[in-house]
Amino acid sequence: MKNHPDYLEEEERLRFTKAYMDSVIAAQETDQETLKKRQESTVASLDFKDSSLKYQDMLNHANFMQMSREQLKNLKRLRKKPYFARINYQRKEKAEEEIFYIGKVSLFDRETQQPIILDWRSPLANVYYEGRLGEVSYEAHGETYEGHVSLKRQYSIEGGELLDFQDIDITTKDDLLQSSLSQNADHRLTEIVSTIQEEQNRVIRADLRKPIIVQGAAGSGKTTIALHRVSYFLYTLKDIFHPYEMLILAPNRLFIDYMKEILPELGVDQSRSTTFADFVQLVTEHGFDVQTQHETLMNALETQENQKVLNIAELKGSPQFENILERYIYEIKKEFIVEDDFMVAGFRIVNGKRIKQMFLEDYAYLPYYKRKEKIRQILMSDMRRKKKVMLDKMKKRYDDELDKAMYGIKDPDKRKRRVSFLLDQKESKLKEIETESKKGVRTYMKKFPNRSLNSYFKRLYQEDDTFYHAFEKVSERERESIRKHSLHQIRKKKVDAEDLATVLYLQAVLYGVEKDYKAKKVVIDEAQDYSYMEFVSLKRSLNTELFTIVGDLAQGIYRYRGLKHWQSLIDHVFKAPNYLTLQKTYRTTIDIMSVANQILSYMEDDLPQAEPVVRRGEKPSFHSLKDDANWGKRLYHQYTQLKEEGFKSFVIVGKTLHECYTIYNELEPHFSQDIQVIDDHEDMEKNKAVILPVYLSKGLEFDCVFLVGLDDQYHQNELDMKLLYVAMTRPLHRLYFWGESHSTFLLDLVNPETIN
Ligand SMILES: Nc1ncnc2c1ncn2[C@@H]1O[C@H](COP(=O)(O)OP(=O)(O)OP(=O)(O)O)[C@@H](O)[C@H]1O
Repeated sequence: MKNHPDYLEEEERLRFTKAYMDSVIAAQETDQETLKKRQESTVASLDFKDSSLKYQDMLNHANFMQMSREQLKNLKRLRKKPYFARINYQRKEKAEEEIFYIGKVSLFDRETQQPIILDWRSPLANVYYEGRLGEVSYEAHGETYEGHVSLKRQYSIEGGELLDFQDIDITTKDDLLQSSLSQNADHRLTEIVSTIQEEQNRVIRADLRKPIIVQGAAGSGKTTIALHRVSYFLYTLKDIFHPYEMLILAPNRLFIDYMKEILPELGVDQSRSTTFADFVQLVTEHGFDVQTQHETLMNALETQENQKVLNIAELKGSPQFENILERYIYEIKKEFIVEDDFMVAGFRIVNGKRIKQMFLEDYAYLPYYKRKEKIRQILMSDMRRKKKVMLDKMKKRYDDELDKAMYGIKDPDKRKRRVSFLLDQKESKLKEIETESKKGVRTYMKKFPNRSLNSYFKRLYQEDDTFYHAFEKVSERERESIRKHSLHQIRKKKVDAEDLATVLYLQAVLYGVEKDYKAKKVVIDEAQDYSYMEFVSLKRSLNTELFTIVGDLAQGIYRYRGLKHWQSLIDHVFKAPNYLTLQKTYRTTIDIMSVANQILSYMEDDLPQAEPVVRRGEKPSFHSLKDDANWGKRLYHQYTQLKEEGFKSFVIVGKTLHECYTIYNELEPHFSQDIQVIDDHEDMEKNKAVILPVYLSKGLEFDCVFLVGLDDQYHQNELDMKLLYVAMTRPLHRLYFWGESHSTFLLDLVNPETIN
C-alpha cells in the first residue's frame, strides 16, 4: 500500500477527516475558548499540502455545526472508521471530476455544504454499489443524473488507522467481501454496508412505494438486506416517516435479540420489532393461550397421527378461509343494519333509511363498531338539536288547547276541569320529552349488536347456524374435524397459532386497530412460514401496501400452514409487488453448500441451487455413534480443538426439543457449565455452546454446527428434508454430522466424495 502513488494523499485525507470530526465533536462538548485553543493546536499538527488552506477553512467552520445527541454519538463511533470507499465521479455537465468518500453517515462542510463523507444510502452512493466503472446514472428526487465513474476504491480502516486500500475493477475480486466472510461470528448479525453486492443493492433500493417480495437462498443475506432496506427507507423518507411507524416481524424472541444487534448500527433501533403472535395480542388483547406453530410441528414430528391437526392448520391459513370469514362477516353485517326510525316521545328524530345509509355508505370506510359509534354521535347531536323544537311544538299544542278551553267552554266547572286536565297533560308530556330524550339514544342503540372480539371468535365455532353457514363450502369431514378441534381448544381457553389471523381479521373489520399500534411499513422475515391468511389479516388491519417480504421456500418447515409459492401473494394480496431473487449465498463455504444443495435438489419446490461465493473450507464430515458409549467425550474434544483454532460460536442441532434434551444429558458431563439447551423461552448466553431444535435455529448462524441424530432420523419426506436443509445451512465454516449411520441424515443420497 505504501508504494501506491496515492498513499500520502489517502493518509492525509483520513487525518483531515478525523481532525474535522474531532472539531465537530469538541464544538459540541466544550466551551468556545477551549475550543479555539484546541483547534489551533489541531491545525498546527496537521501536515497539509496543496489543500491546506481549504482544509483549514473547513476546520474553522466545524464549530458552527449544531448536532443532536444522537448524531454526536454516531460521529464518535464513526471516527474509528469514517468511510469505507471512495468514487471518482464526473457529472455529465461538469468539467471536473469530484471525489466522494462513502461512509455510514454523512458529514458536510458547514460552509459550502460539500460532503466530506457521503452517506451510503444517498442517491449518489448508489453508483458505488451498482455496475462497474464507466458511464453510470443515478436517480434523485425523481430526476436522472448521468455521469462517469473513473475510480472505485475500498478502504480497510481500523481504530482510525488506514490499514490498506485497493481499487475495484472488472477483474479484481472483492477482497473486502472475502475477508469479511472469513471472519468468525459471535452470535450476532453485522452491518455490511461496505460489501453490499449488486443483487442485494437492488433489493435495498427497490421502489420504496411498492411492496417487495424476495425469494432468497439460505445465507443470501435476506435478514441483513431487509434491515438495510429499512435503514435506506428511513433515511430517504426521514422527513415524512417516523421510525416508530415501521414494524419488523421476526419468527421468535431469540431471532429478535439476534437481529437487534444490527439495528443501532443501521440507525433503525427506534422501529418496532416483534413476532406476529405478540403483535396480535397487543392489538386485540384477546388473552387466549396460544398453541404455537412450533408445538404443532413438534407434535407432528414426535407422534405420527397428527396429520389431522396439520390439515386443520392448513385450512385456517388458506385463501379458502378468507371466504369462510367473509361469509361469517356478511352475517354479522346484517345484524348492524337497523332500519327503524329513531323516535322520541312520538317525534321522529332520524329516519330509519338514513340510519341504514349511514352504516352502509357514509361510514363504509370504518370498522363496524366505529360506524356504530358515529351513528350514536349523530343521533345524540340530532336529538339535542331537535329537543327544543319538540318542546316548543308540544307547548304550543297544549297552549292552543288551553286557549280553546278558556274561551270556548262556557260552564265554569267544566272549563276548570278541562284546563286543569290540559295543564297536567302538558307537564307530563314535556317531562316525557325531557326523560325520553335523555335515554332515547341509549335505548335505540340497543338495536345494534354489542359483543366482544373473543365472543365473535368463539361464536364462529359454537353457534350451529353461524358455523354451518360460514363453512357451507367445506367438505363435511373437514368441517366436523375443524369444529371438534376448535371447540376443544376453546374449552381450554386456547387457540391455535393459525387462529390469530382470524382474530386479527375480525378485529380489523369489526373494531379496527388503534392508531398507536398502526404501522405504515411492515418488514417480514422468514416469510415462507406465514400463512396466506396472516398476510391478508396484516394488510387489512394495517391498511398499507408497503410490505418488505423476505423468505426462502426451501426452508419452509411450516409448509403445512405456510406459503407454497409466492404467486398467491403476487396475484391476490398485494398490488403489483416487485418480485426479486437472491441466488448467491454468503454465509457458508462451497464445500458445505454443495452438500446442502444436493438435499435441496430432492425437494418438490424446484428452486434453483444456491451459489456460494468463492470461499473454500473443509468438507462436512460424518462421525459414527454406532456402539460408541463415549461419543460425548469425542464430540467435546472436537469442540475444544475448534475453539483453540479460533472459532467462536457453536451449535448442536437436534431434530426435536426432546432429542435436544437427550443430547444434553450425554454432553453435559463433558461440557459442564459450558452448554445449554434453548427452547422458546430461553436466552442464548454468549460463550456457551448451545443445543437447539432445528426449528429454532432457522435464521441464525454459527461458526461450527454439529448435527446430532440419536433417536430421531431424517426421512426422505418434504418436511424432514427441509429441516435438514435448514440445519445444514447454519454454519459459516464447519459442519459435522454425528449419528448412527449416513442415512440418519440422508447422506446416502449425497455424492460420497463431497463428505469426509
Ligand atoms: N454482501 C455481504 N457482505 C458480507 N457479508 C454478507 C453479505 N451478505 C450477506 N452476508 C453475510 O451472510 C450471512 C447470512 O446473512 P443472513 O443471515 O442475512 O442471510 P439469510 O438469507 O437471512 O439466511 P437464512 O435464510 O439462511 O436465514 C451473514 O453472516 C451476513 O453477514
